[in-house]
Amino acid sequence: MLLSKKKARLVSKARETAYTGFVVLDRRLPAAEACKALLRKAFPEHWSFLLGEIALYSLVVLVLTGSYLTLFFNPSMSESVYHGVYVPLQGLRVTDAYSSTLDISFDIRGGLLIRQMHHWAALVFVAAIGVHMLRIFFTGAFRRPREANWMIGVTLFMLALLEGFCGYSLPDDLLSGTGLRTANTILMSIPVVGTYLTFFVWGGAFPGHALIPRLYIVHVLFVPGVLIALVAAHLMLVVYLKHTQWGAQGKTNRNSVGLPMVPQFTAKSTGLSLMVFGVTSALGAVAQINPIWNYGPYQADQVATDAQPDWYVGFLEGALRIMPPWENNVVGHTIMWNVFIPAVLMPAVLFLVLYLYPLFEKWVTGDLMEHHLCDRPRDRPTRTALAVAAIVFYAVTLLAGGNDVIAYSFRVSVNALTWIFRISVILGPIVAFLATKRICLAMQMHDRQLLEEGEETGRVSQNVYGGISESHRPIPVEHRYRLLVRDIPKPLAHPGKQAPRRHRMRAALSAWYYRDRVDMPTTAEQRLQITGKTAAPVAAPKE
Ligand code: HEM
Ligand code: HEM
Repeated sequence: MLLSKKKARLVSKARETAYTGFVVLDRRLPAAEACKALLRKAFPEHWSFLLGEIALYSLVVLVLTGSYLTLFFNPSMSESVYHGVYVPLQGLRVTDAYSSTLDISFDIRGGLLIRQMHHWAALVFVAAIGVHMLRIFFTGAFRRPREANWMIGVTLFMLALLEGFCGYSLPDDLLSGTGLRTANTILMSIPVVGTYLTFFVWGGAFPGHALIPRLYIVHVLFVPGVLIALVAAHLMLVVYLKHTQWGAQGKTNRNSVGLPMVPQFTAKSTGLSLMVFGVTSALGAVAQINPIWNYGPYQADQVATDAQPDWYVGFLEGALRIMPPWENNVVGHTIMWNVFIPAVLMPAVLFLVLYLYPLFEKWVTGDLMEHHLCDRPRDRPTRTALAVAAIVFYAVTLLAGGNDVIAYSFRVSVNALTWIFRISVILGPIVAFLATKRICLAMQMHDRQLLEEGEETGRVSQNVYGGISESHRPIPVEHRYRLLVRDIPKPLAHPGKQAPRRHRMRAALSAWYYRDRVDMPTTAEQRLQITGKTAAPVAAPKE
């Protein structure tokens, strides 16, 4: 279609203005550079890469709903008589924090929905982070060059737990107050400085009037600020270092293959964000969570039965419940090992191990290469088994945190349950480790069988003598490629008995990690097959 002269002049003027706008913007902000990097980026298609995005979108829901709550929540500890609409609590002396949360729930338009969305989004957020972290661990995406991003991730994980705990403590109800009482005891259990620390944090003796206003600042300002800044750094590193990818034809350690930003990735990711918004809104609308009016306001001399923290703090509660009652008296000071070990030492060691794991594995392997291809968990049996053992440890402590509820529901004695959990917390991870390692090796064996014999066709034939045999066909080329693309390091050679102990220990650990393996057949014919040039059945491997 031909444009009239006037229209053509207008279009060219608009283009000129847009161009000038871009130039002006680009002189002031690195907008073009950032857009270029994003537009050029290849985004992976596999579902496991969506977990980080679920965490990201639930954080957006948290910030939006949390901002709405700040308009009405009052973190003050001043007390007054409750005259609100919830009749059973009328006439009771409650703090402003508690009564404003009741008002949000019963009086403010949309308040209960937003409050429940906020709480559900918090649960989804921490769950998404946890599963995202497991994906990174199982596939070895923390290896060089992504170690720093892993460490930023561990910090994000810690901040998310802290943020959740602070938020949960704000409404000053009986449940959150019980949680704060536990936190007070945990801090107090730290030898020498514990008592001073609790006085500093609580601004005096427990429960005091200072903590909730302080937690409020931490919850709405300090932690979200650091969290958002670190998430930005985390994502910038993902763009800069590029995503890892699953080994497949055309995907190697040297390239990055995936969907372009526009339109595929944008469409997919927008869909996912709407789903996260939809699910948290639906949960907030129909699934009751944290009904603080049922618990009542916090009173230091009361405690609710079946008091449970949010799921992500449950493991600490469980560890506390199953710890034997050990304490010592050292020069007139009581050291509460029963609190210090499970609630201070254990989490500190756990997070230290998480921070340092990438460096530890690099040291054990002696591997300084960059890794951009995801490991299949079965190809790293020891690493996978360690993660499964950790998951079982976590699950047992989480269950132990609900020992009273389990005992009541199944009519078993709490003492018997405590012993069952004490034994399971030690035996469970060991059994899980051994079983997972065996399962991984069996899966490797199965892969090898697939390469050697092909897959079963399901056709069984009988020969003239009555013998029955089944037939196989070679597996597709892409599948064969996937099975053969793996780089499992060989264990380091033993440095000899005279070598320093550090070197001997490193070799022993390396053997523990990489000794058990099933090697895949690597004949020339195999290599030909993965290039797709022949469809002949796979030759038997040379032993
Ligand atoms: C607020 C929490 C977090 C958010 C919003 C977040 C978001 C993301 C996103 C969107 C990606 C790219 C897509 C993907 O690989 O899933 C990613 C990648 C990554 N994340 Fe996270 N993450 C968070 C926490 C963590 C944690 C707790 C860890 C580990 C301890 C971690 C480690 C990593 C690593 C190493 C990558 C690069 C993975 C690769 O290239 O394959 N992140 N993160
Ligand atoms: C990573 C992010 C966050 C997590 C995990 C989180 C978690 C929570 C939780 C579990 C509660 C208790 C809700 C309840 O009473 O049932 C809460 C309350 C609250 N949060 Fe957050 N939150 C986050 C971010 C934010 C942000 C960014 C803001 C504000 C800008 C905010 C403002 C509030 C307020 C005002 C309350 C008290 C009101 C109430 O309990 O109803 N939160 N938060």
